Amino acid sequence: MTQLNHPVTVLKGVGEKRQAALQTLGITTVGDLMAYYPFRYDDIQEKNLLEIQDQEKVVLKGTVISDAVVTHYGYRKSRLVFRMMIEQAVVNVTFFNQPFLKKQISLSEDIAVFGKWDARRRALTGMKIIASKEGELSDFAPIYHVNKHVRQSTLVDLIRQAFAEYGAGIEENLPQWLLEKYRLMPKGQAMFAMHFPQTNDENRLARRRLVFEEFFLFQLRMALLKQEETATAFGNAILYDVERLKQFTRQLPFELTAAQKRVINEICGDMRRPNHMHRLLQGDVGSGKTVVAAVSLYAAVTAGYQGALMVPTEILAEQHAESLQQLFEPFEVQTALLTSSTKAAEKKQILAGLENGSINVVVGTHSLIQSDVLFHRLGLVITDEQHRFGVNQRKILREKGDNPDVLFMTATPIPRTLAITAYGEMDVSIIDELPAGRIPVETRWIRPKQVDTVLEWMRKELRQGSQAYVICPLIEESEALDVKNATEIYEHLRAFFLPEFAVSLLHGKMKPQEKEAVMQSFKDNETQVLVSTTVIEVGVNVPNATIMMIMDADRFGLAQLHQLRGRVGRGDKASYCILVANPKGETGQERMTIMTETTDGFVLSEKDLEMRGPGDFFGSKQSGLPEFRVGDMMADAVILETARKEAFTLCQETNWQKQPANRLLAEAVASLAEQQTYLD
Ligand SMILES: Nc1ncnc2c1ncn2[C@@H]1O[C@H](COP(=O)(O)OP(=O)(O)OP(=O)(O)O)[C@@H](O)[C@H]1O
Repeated sequence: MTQLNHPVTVLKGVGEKRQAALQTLGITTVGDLMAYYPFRYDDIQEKNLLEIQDQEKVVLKGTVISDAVVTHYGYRKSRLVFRMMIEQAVVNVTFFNQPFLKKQISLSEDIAVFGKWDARRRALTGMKIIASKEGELSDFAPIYHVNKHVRQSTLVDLIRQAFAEYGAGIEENLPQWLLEKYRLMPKGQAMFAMHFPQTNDENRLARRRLVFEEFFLFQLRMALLKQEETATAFGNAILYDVERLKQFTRQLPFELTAAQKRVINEICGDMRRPNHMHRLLQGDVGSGKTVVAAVSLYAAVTAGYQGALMVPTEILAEQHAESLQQLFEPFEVQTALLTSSTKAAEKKQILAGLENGSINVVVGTHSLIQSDVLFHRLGLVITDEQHRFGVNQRKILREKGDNPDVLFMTATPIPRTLAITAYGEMDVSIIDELPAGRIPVETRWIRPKQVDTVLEWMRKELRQGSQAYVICPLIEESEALDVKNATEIYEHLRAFFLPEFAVSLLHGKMKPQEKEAVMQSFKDNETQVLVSTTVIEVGVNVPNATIMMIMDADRFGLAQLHQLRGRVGRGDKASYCILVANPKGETGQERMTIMTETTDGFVLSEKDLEMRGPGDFFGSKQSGLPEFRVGDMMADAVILETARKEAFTLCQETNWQKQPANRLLAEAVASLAEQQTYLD
């Protein structure tokens, strides 16, 4: 055990009570204390008193020139007064109701006080003593997150003590060549300078070093995971029939885009290799991922394997099953649909077919990962909308059959900084091109009072043979309210459009069969207007629908709005997206404006990330994003890229973990693996 692992009780002044107090901040060892970095610094550079505004909060630094005098008054009230000399000026300092500060104020010593400036009286109402001992008065005072159990000054004292006594025990865990290549500050020095920097620059360099280390270790872990995932020992070489595959793509109703061809080649390359595929396919809405999935599944079938496509909702499962069936029919591929509403007798047949191999491709929801689903020879698993599946569900699916290759598809373009962190262990393919002939969806932002005018316009469009979606927001707090809201809008639209056009309603509380029936009648153009909550957000494909109206659009995030908008503009007709919103806040207004300015999912994703931050980007706790201690994925994106590059290069070296220079590095990565169970 290194000394840094000693409990905090080895420090002077830490008994059981303080130990418990520190524990509330997550600090148990001396090392934890040293790595408990400040979240900001008070800049206490000298200021010209004449420049300070009245009532401005400042830190003043000077020499104590009078004893501190405490006077009590009223009920338990007190006033502590002393004078300090700043440059040539004398300033009165008063603290109210903090008589205990007296012992920190000694005649002739330097002191720095944070407080509110009274310009007329040239006096400071003190709020806090920042530093009072000699040697502590650098220009930056660290400010830590503390709570009612631990005080700033206690923490500073303990951290100083920890460094004084145990600082020498901090071992360098990055190899020398890396330190030299990127001029990184040695670890011990950097940790110290995070707390007590002398200059701004020193602090910047210290932080840079620690951010690099944090990202580098994380990416090494990713590189190792990737090696494990793709290890030859676990995979199948799916030797598909190139000729049959070519025939298949030739009969598609359209020419594949260059981007589709490229990603199909990447996927097929993975399948052919005996290594295990672990790939993420990103494509903007409507970029044609489904057909890429179809070609890949067909490839597996020509090699004598089965394929599975797993999606998050029944509506999507139905839709995909239907389009695959159409594509596969002339090629004698047996396709089945398995969801929780599949009838018992049919389910029995499907299960038998999967087990004896007579069914080649199965599409389904979570039902696919139930333990009674056995495969004859499962070679490829594709999951759609990957971040909606729990990590464990994906794992169960991967372990079905004989370690199938796995392809994850997502329609939310994930900005690179996030992708290399959240999915850092995967290969990534990107479809960055839409099929030719698509007319960009025209987006308008209107106020609620304009709705009726827009409905008049909508009626004219419907007369041309179009169909429309009207989306009501999900009211998270209350599903009942949600349905009520949707129902009201539905009634309003019915009153408006009947009898000329049929209006239907879809919401999350309906039974699967009901939803299916509503969807089907919309697809068949029996209903022209579909009022829905966000259940249709992902993947629904009804090319004849050209109008998307989103109520209270400011309640949605950019990525979600983009997904919804992606339900139209899927054919060759001009399409429209109407955002109905009256946003109060600036961000809401900004979101609406951006939506009207761009239809590029990658641009919107970057914006979304910028506006919401990495934590909320995926909008759920399943995001798999780690919490970094010092690093900030966005602000430190350049360091992140560099660290990733170096980590993946190092990982290519055989036995790098065994080299003496990398011993500590290997240990650090191993302990990281223990903490990051979310990756399992
Ligand atoms: N290369 C192509 N040329 C013309 N049309 C295409 C092409 N590829 C796909 N399509 C058509 O574009 C539409 C959208 O394709 P698909 O449903 O696969 O998109 P997607 O990427 O899954 O989008 P989303 O994530 O929005 O569901 C479909 O109607 C599909 O038939």
